[in-house]
Amino acid sequence: MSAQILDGKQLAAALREEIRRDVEELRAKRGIVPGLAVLLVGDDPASQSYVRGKQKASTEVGIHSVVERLPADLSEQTLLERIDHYNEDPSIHGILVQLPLPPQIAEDRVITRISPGKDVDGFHPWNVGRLYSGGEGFVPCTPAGILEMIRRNRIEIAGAHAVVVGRSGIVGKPVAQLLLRENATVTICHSKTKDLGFYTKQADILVAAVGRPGLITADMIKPGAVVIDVGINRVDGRLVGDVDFEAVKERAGWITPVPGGVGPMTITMLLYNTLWSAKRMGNVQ
Ligand SMILES: NC(=O)C1=CN([C@@H]2O[C@H](COP(=O)(O)OP(=O)(O)OC[C@H]3O[C@@H](n4cnc5c(N)ncnc54)[C@H](OP(=O)(O)O)[C@@H]3O)[C@@H](O)[C@H]2O)C=CC1
Ligand SMILES: Nc1nc(=O)c2c([nH]1)NC[C@@H]1CN(c3ccc(C(=O)N[C@@H](CCC(=O)O)C(=O)O)cc3)C=[N+]21
Ligand SMILES: [Mg+2]
Repeated sequence: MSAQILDGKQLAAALREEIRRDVEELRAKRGIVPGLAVLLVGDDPASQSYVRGKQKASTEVGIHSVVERLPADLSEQTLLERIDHYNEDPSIHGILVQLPLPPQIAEDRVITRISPGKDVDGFHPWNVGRLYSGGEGFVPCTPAGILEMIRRNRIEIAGAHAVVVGRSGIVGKPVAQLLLRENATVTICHSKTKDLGFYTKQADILVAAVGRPGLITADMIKPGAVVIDVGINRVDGRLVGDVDFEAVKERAGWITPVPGGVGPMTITMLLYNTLWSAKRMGNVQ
């Protein structure tokens, strides 16, 4: 038996159509066009390519997007001033600073400078805190996209044992928190975990967010499990995840492909967060 494919590309297309209609309605009824500012520092080719993807997707749904490309050697102060500019610009409802940043710039000071009400990545400590305390705030795009993909395919989360491999602030920790909120029993693994397979073999839902091609092999999977592959790795010019897809799909119940799985959902949730921010304009800090 081969796993069912969790088709992120197809679901993303359907959701983007819903977002496009909502954007049009917001424009027609209230005269508001959602605006997104993306700040890209340096010329890393992968970051350039993600930013192009975000810009194209925004345009397709009618979101006005501004991409500001800044030199790799700019000072932290200059970047903070650009953030202040968009914080004060009423035509901008979402601000995203593409990560990673060059070494002379402190990521936490940059993220904290973004107005929490425009923090569509959900990385500001206020939004992080709201995710953990259960309040209303921006949910990080990749974790939100993963949950949406699970829900829309009617996969049961409550009572499932979810094992998350990776504990970054942008994927691992927030996805674990969202799964916990949906009543999964959650285990988080990381680079110091001893005997990773011991944990992954118990997973009804397995999320791999590491960045190591081939880390998750078929022998590490519980038969019938839902396998979510967040990893994006370039191997011999090809894009692959963290999961040995060909072997694991023969054992799993559901699996996300790379490309075409979590990636397109991440961008879709960015559009969703920007729309939501524009709808709430004036109602939130
Ligand atoms: N599809 C999408 O939309 C997105 C994809 N990505 C991709 O997802 C992957 C993860 O991204 P991100 O979370 O930012 O990465 P980070 O590098 O920030 O975090 C990687 C995590 O993996 C853990 N880890 C490293 N090696 C192992 C190992 N051998 N066994 C178990 N855990 C390990 C690390 O542990 P420790 O904490 O101990 O160091 C860390 O917690 C990358 O490939 C990235 O490109 C990221 C964002 C969005
Ligand atoms: N502030 C910030 N927010 C982010 O959300 C953020 C970031 N910085 N830095 C980098 C990571 C990575 N990330 C991806 C988004 C889309 C795809 C994506 O669309 N992937 C396509 C393939 C794209 C391709 O072909 O290269 C897919 O998986 O099908 C991948 C990865 C967002 N990130
Ligand atoms: Mg994201």
